[in-house]
Amino acid sequence: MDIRKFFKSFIFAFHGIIYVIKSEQNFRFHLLSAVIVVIASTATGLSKYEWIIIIMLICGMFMIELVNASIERVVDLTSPDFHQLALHAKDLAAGACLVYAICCAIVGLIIFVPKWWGIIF
Ligand SMILES: Nc1ncnc2c1ncn2[C@@H]1O[C@H](COP(=O)(O)OP(=O)(O)OP(=O)(O)O)[C@@H](O)[C@H]1O
Repeated sequence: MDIRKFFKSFIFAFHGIIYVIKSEQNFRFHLLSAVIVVIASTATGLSKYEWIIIIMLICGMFMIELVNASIERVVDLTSPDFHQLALHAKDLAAGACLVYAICCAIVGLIIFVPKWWGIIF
């Protein structure tokens, strides 16, 4: 096994994460949302399994935004001019992000609302 190559792949992945933070406003929004969710989760007091779900949702959102940004770059590279397939490729990737964001919101409501309901009433 080539150890140097193995560690280099981590550095490339790290560069990708730094690049998406710098270039994508949506990613920065999700980063801020994640900080707010972690603070709210700590204040609310979640069980170990609820924390696992929250962490997986947050990381899943980051993952899908990274893939979306990657698809956007490939589409821009291969189709700088208008093309119907380029439009579909970008809209599909954006649709995937939206589906996952809706899923996160629903699961978040299922976890938090009963707890906050109990605190308020
Ligand atoms: N080359 C293209 N051909 C056809 N339609 C395109 C093309 N590039 C972008 N579009 C359309 O414009 C929309 C917005 O594209 P854009 O590249 O600005 O993506 P975005 O989701 O706004 O990305 P960003 O996160 O970088 O702002 C796409 O979802 C797609 O419908």
